[in-house]
Amino acid sequence: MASAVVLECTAVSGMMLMIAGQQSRVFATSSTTTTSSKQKMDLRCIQQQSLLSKLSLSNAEMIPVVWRRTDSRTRAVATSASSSSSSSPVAVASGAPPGLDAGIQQNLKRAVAKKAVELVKSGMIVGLGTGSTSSMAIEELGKLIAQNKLKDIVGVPTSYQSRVLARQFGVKTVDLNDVNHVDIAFDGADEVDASMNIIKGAGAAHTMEKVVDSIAKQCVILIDQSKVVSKLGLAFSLPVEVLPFALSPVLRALVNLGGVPEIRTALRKDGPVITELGNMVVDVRFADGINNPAELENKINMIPGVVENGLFVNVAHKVFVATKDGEEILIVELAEFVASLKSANEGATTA
Ligand SMILES: O=C(CO)[C@H](O)[C@H](O)COP(=O)(O)O
Repeated sequence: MASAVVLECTAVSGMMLMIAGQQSRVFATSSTTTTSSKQKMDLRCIQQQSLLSKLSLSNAEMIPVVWRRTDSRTRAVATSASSSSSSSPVAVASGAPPGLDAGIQQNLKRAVAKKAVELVKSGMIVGLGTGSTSSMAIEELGKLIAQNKLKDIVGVPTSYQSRVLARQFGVKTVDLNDVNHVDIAFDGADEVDASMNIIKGAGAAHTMEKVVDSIAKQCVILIDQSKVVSKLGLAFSLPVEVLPFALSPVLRALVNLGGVPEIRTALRKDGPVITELGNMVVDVRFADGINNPAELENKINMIPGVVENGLFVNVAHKVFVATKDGEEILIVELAEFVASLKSANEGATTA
């Protein structure tokens, strides 16, 4: 068998840019520990794209590609736990991850991916999200096809990664422009609040994901319990895809909206991440989190030069949460997860 191609990113570099007439640091330096850990993500660098471009799609199944991701959630979730209001039941969920080691998180992701593909029926057109959880769902879909449990499935990838994985696992793919609808889409998420508002884009694929997820008759978001937060944006910056040509004015406009923008830098290459659509990604921090996700989503998208931002409001029809109950892994819908936390919280308060 051909040896695996390991895709890994490691370093960030510094750069100054003019915002609002002042020289401001918008590229993180490698000494900024919060940024460097946040930016250890898979599929985030140009080198990855050039590596991948060497893979012929038709040969993809011959070359097992290891999509290595250092999970950016560990730091974010720990921060979320400490900054969340103790009166919120969901904040308790955010507090769980310190006990959620990487192995357990992988098991949760696998379990939710398996559950999700049970919703697929033969003949469906399936939106294929991006990220580690979506990758597992693509693999599980491939298994059902290989076992003849599903027939005539067509996948619509939301990134190069999901296209390559679909090929690798035997899921036929088409372009979005080749179909007139999508029956069901599976996707991961970086943060989800109790009202199914979502932040996506840690993989810089949120623009294509939003198109596919939004038109799907059923959009199913797959998360482990660490992704549920009381308020969006406290721990995770909001990704915004920006036309390189319009970078400076967009940065100024984001500052005017109260954000602290930071250009996402590539790892193992100096300079910015360039998306599959040829744009840059700006991660915007909001010190007090995001108060009104719907309003902010629209305001950011109204800035000329913004291609799309990672807020997904009214997109998901279902959110499946994988949670650990003792040794058992349970998959529950978001409302049930939040309700059980609420009652656990109330129980703890009255005891
Ligand atoms: O939005 C995304 C990519 O742009 C991913 O869906 C999101 O980052 C979740 O990824 P994972 O399932 O690996 O935690």
